[in-house]
Amino acid sequence: MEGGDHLAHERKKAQFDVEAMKIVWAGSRHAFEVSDRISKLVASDPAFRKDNRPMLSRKELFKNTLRKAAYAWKRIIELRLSEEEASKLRFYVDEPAFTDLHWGMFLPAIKGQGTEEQQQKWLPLAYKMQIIGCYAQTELGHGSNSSKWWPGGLGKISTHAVVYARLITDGQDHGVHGFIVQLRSLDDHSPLPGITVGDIGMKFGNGAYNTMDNGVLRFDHVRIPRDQMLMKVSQVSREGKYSQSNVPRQLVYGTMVFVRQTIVADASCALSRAVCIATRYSAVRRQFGSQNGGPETQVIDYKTQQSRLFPLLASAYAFRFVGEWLKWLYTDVTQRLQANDFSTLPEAHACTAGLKSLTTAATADGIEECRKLCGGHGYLCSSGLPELFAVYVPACTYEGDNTVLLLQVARFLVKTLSQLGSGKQPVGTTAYMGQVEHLMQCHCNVQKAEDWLKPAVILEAFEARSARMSVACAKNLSKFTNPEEGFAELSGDLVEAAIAHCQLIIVSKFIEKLQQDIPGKGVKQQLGVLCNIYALFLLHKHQGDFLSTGCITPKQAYLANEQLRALYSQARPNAIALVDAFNYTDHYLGSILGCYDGNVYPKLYEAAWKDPLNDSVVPDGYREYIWPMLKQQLRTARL
Ligand SMILES: CCCCCCC/C=C/C(=O)SCCNC(=O)CCNC(=O)[C@H](O)C(C)(C)COP(=O)(O)OP(=O)(O)OC[C@H]1O[C@@H](n2cnc3c(N)ncnc32)[C@H](O)[C@@H]1OP(=O)(O)O
Ligand SMILES: Cc1cc2nc3c(=O)[nH]c(=O)nc-3n(C[C@H](O)[C@H](O)[C@H](O)COP(=O)(O)OP(=O)(O)OC[C@H]3O[C@@H](n4cnc5c(N)ncnc54)[C@H](O)[C@@H]3O)c2cc1C
Repeated sequence: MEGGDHLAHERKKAQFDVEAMKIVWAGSRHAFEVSDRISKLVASDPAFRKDNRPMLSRKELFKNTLRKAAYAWKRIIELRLSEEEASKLRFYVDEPAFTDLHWGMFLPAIKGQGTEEQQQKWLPLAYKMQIIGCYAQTELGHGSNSSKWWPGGLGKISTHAVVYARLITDGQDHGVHGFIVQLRSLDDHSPLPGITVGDIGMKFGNGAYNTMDNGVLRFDHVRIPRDQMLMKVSQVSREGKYSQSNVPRQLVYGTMVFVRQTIVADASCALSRAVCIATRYSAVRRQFGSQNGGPETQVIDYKTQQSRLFPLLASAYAFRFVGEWLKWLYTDVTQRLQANDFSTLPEAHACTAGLKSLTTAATADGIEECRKLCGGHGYLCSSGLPELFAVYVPACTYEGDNTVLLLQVARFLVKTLSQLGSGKQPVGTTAYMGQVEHLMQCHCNVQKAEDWLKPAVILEAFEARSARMSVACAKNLSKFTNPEEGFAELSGDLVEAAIAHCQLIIVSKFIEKLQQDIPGKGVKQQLGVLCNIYALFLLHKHQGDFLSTGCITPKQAYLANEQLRALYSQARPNAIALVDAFNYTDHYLGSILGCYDGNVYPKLYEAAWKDPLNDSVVPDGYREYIWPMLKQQLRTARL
């Protein structure tokens, strides 16, 4: 069958209002309308074609990215797009570029750490793209004294950078501070005197993140004007005197809190994209199981396929909602900081660090699982999955290696527990620690599988597991005379406690979402199914934690798994509609396997013939290498 909607029969099975779910996924009707309009604008413009990326050499690829970035900027100006629309346009262009760092880190760093005066000077230039900036923190070696290495946009394009370096005045080291540094001439783009700058070389995967010019930077006697030190947190006077505002020093790292929050939102996008591809293809693909000459089984009907795919579908929704909440938390902490209330900064840091770590790790693994769920075809570039994985996987490393970030969360948890003794009541995401005595001895009240559908039961099990793991770490730490030595020795356990805490946050935010008014026929019910799948899948996967801490019994673990299987059956008829609700265009998905109409095989066949290798019947190199070999064999055979 050619043409038509090959997934129409699947779409008819949906038990909820897909259009209403699209609004829930987007966050609001307004967000949906902007996203829908801009994604279609990008998809319909041939200038934003991206299917040829894996075939291009690095230089062609990079030049193509510059062309797209300049064209995108031209369209933003011509169409007078708002900041929100412009950012959506860059998102749907779907190509890592220097602009990500300019808008995503350079500007936020100046906004967050610059004084009013500095903001007035630099922000208008940056907003109009009269200067292009990057964010230069990481070094080749360690310390803040070798070469900057990795900053995106630095290698070939940025004219300026926010550079993090040690501030030394009168021989005294005041630690790491941010400085705005001009790197290249605004006339001919050549590096300014004393500056060595270039690209650090090819990265993982063809195409993929190689559209980005991650760079190296060295300074040799470069003078940075005093007023280019970002001075909101601390200042140096004309006389060289160092002083600090009445704000915590940690604000120097504020840009990371902001960016980690956006990375969590991005995780739901990347995972939902992979899940959309794998779900649609799983409904199209048939293998074995034919009875009486009937059609073979759709692979999505295999229970093993469901138990691998549906937790990822549920995770995509879970990450969406926790990302929404994290955005709220960030806005809240920003408003408090403006009012000189710094009390929630440690929690915002722990939440952004921990959730960044958890969601990026699950998304990177999830994309690879989706590739495997698509069998052999998943390995083709035209499935969209290899490139998505290669682009996505560094998210586990950038903005803080995931393990290092979990250790930051663990420190926060241990500190929270240690403050309980002095009567300080934990709030926000650690409020449950206030009931630590109850959580240490409570018994899970599940007697039959359906009991696992009660939100209070799920929450208590996750809270008890998290509290018990943190308390066990704190008890073990107290046995060490040197706390840092103890922290290093127990770091493996501490990371696991941090994971348990972050999983609790995601589960509890999903449950909170369900307590809101959610319009649309059957929408809330479907989200309830996904929420339960997410929680019970985690419980099943980490049942070792739940059992060893005595939070649940082996029988209750068994019942959780029984309930999980029932939930998969409930999700099955809605699977295609649940991925349709992401509202992704075929352009954004960039996948033959995931195309909306499910017409996979003719498209795969057609795409194969477009490969440059098929330009000629006899390949280049045949005459040179293969023909002589064949001739040689012929001669040997005759002998
Ligand atoms: C839209 C954009 C697209 C994205 C594209 C990707 C671009 C990628 C960009 C990058 O990768 S930029 C480089 C990012 N680098 C990192 O994330 C490094 C990870 N390391 C850290 O975060 C470290 O914490 C640090 C910031 C380097 C500091 O290390 P140090 O050893 O000096 O101090 P710590 O002991 O870790 O912390 C001291 C104190 O400060 C608190 N804290 C740490 N970070 C933050 C923060 N971001 N916000 C608030 N508070 C923070 C920490 O909890 C400690 O508190 P106390 O225990 O003393 O109370
Ligand atoms: C694609 C990409 C883009 C990037 N963009 C930028 C950018 O724009 N600007 C910028 O400044 N940087 C950028 N970075 C750099 C990035 O922020 C760092 O790579 C990241 O913070 C990790 O630091 P590292 O590379 O030094 O790893 P390391 O810290 O050397 O980590 C190596 C290993 O050691 C472990 N480890 C390290 N410290 C500890 C510890 N204390 N305890 C236990 N284990 C530890 C880690 O878990 C990891 O397994 C980018 C990186 C990538 C890959």
